[in-house]
Amino acid sequence: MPELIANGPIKQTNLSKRQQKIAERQRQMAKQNNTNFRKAERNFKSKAFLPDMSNVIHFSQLEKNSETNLLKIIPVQLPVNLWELDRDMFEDPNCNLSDKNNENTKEIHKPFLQKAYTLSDHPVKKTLCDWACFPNKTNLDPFYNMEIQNSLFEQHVIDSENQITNPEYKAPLIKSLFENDESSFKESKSTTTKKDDTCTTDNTNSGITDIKNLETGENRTKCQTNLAVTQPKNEFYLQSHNASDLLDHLRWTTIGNQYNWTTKAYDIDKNIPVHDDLSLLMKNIIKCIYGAKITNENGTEQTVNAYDFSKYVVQAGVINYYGLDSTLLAHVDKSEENMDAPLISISLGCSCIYLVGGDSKQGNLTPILLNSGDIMASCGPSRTAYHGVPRIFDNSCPSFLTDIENEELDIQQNQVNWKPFSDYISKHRINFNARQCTL
Ligand SMILES: O=C(O)CCC(=O)C(=O)O
Ligand SMILES: [Fe+2]
Repeated sequence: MPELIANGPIKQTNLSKRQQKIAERQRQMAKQNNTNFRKAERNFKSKAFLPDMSNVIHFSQLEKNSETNLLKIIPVQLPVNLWELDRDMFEDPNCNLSDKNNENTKEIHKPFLQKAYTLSDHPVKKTLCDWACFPNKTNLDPFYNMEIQNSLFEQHVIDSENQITNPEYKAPLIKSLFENDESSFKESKSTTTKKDDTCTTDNTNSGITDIKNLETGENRTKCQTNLAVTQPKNEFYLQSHNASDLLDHLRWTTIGNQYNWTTKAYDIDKNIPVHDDLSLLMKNIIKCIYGAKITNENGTEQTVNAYDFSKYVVQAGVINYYGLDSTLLAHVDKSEENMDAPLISISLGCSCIYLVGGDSKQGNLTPILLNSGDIMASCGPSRTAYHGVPRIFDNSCPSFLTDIENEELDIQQNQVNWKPFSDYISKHRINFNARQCTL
């Protein structure tokens, strides 16, 4: 057998054209599997051993960083404080807040999205309900008739509540487009043998997450030629299921201008209005980072983001739903005509490792621990950098999101039963991001 990681093209004249093609493909795959990015992904993904966390950047707890890491962290001066722009959403980290019963005070250390009093408009709820309804597309659309009135999560809650009050209740089924269509499964079975595991975003759900992951970059191109991406590759998708079962397979929802993962472009005729509250939240963040500065070692100031907030509009976005085994492989978000507007991305629920590199998968990488409430603004070179999410950590969701002791209180004060949200978010990470597409 030829050495597959060899650099030069494989010259084996005794191989047929087809064999040569296969060998070349294997060589490319081996090369791709050997990039710095892949090595780091393997390190963080592994559950067989504890990943090496020594070079992980901890923004929330600076004391957890090594000396070397601390040198990499440069404070950015923001012209405006977020909590001054949106007091409903953000808490001033310097102020002590009363707890729910007003008996004692507790300090809220992190400024973002932690206002447990307003669960009814908490982003966890918005990303699972309000912003995630039809006609916004999800990864399940190629397989199911998703024209349902509620979001999948809302339907799951309705069904669960009905099942408690009425044991006879039968949750409605969401129709599989491939039901009784054995032929498509057989066909797709043959294509899965070609499946390249570099395409998989989720070890537990082969089939659907590939599409999302094929967003940009080499993996996507390679997979598109090898896989029938809209064919179900798993018998599960041949059957209709209720919302609770499908929820386990929900990986993303696109918002605003709908992104077409096959053409790698936005479908210009599928513009769904972006919710005002989402736009306002993102606009405030853009406002707050306009004119953000760092101070260089020699004392000079340097502006790190000069994108004029008055030009900013949220035109598209993705809500990603990660289970504890989900991963998102290295990619670059480069389908937007406007690459100058910062890409804003907000994390909720379980923590993750976010890997960010440069303009190739071989460059230096920075692993960052992202926690619930963290906001990432990708501007300048980081806007076009490779990035991915190789690991979600169990037991890492902040307790205020999962604490259901005050369930009764939640229902009274917020007209929302937080228990289903708490069950979901304790085992998932949600990331939602916003993009300006046009100049
Ligand atoms: O989950 C994240 O933090 C990143 C998501 C992402 O890169 C994307 O949706 O393009
Ligand atoms: Fe991305």
